[in-house]
Amino acid sequence: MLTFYFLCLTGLWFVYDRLILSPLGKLRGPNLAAATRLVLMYYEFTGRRREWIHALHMKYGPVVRIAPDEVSFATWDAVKEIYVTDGSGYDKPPFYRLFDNYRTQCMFSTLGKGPHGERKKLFAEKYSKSYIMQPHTVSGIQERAEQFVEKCTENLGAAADIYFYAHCYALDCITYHLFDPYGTRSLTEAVDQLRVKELSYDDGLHISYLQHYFPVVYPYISRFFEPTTRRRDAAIASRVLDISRRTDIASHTVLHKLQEVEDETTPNGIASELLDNAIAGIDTTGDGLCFLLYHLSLPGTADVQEKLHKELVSNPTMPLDDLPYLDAVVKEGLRCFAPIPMSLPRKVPKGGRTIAGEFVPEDTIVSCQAYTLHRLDTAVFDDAEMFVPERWLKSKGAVDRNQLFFAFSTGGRGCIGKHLALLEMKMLLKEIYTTCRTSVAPEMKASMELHDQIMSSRPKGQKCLIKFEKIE
Ligand code: HEM
Repeated sequence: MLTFYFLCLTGLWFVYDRLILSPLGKLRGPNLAAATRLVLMYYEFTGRRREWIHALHMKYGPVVRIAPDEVSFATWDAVKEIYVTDGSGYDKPPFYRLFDNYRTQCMFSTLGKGPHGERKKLFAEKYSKSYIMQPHTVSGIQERAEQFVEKCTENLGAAADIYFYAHCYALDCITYHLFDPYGTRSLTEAVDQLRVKELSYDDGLHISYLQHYFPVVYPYISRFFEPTTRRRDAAIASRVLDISRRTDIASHTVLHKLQEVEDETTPNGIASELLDNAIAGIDTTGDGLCFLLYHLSLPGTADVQEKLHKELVSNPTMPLDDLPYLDAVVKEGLRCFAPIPMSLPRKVPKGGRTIAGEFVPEDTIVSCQAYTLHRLDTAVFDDAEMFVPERWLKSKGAVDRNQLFFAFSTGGRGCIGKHLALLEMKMLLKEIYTTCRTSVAPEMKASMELHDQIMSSRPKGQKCLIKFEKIE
């Protein structure tokens, strides 16, 4: 009986401490979530973290406590403080070690600012806008965009599964940039299509959270999971490792650059970086394109296709970045269907910080999520649920819109592949809508709802049937 009372008292003290004594006690949010992380874990394991956090922001406003030691923010002030302070914002928490490859850190999984900066400077130039816009990259991407259109129009009148082909395109583009001539050719060669099937249809949500929350038991339980639910990098890990050791690599590639600075990385460091970049570049661009092409193919968006077509045929030689409507369509696609719509967690530095006017103690996990930043403030994004490319063409409010646009994150740890991804997306839209019209196939029944993984989101049905028609 004494033990029972002791346990009750300890429990009550625990709750009192977290709800009342904690410096986070004054923040808004559900009391149960402030008392125990189990609430957040429930939403994580059921794939509803993003949705739940967004609902909390709608209810409580731009600052919400989502766990005893975790707070979500949704203002530009918070974005600036968390992700831009001192260049690259706060350090990443251990969550990111999930993204190590071959038990070796890559730039993405490096937690601290210093080591991250050292790593980034080894190869960042290969992703700069000026480098990406050089003819070898542009022509390589263009060739693959043409192959995509050929594939989707080879049986005119029949539907093409653009979920699959968009992932083939993204894989072929990123591996071309990483290690040409050993990149995949999945748009033209059946054997490489198997790679896409292995990579883009798995479901790694539960296994990733198990690994994160229960690292000690994880090695024992992971073997009981179906191969399709394990982390999919195993599928290409050995191929990337082999390629990373080759010496006959094209000079325009990231691998070539990494080999030049080989002494500054660990033995598996190069392969870990390549694998990370490959994985980072497939689903993000593939899912983003799939959502966007689907949306453009709905009957209600025919006017957008028409305007896009007109802009493209009137300016056939214009650089892609000088086409304002194309830019607006891609940006609106990334706003409505951000491929990484979920929280990007960071750890508050020593001494604590004031974020969006609230003091947050050191080691608290803080984050913003694109899904909410792209919707919450309706003074910035009116009709936030509507797909309206024209909003990006207005000068009024442009600064606020651009500040809250978080699809690629921001600051020194923002997406390194942003310029490549934008080139891929714009080039594909140009190739399609210069000569074709698209519509959702009548037999398309698969769900296009957002289906969250650990950070990214993809179409739930993993199938998207679209009909292509040539414009006479
Ligand atoms: C539409 C496509 C893409 C989107 C929406 C996207 C989005 C993002 C976001 C939101 C982050 C920040 C993640 C975080 O802080 O946790 C990020 C980081 C990163 N992305 Fe992308 N990405 C895209 C395409 C690519 C491509 C094609 C690559 C190819 C290399 C790539 C490589 C990376 C890398 C390496 C990082 C880590 C950067 C660092 O830690 O400094 N991404 N991306």
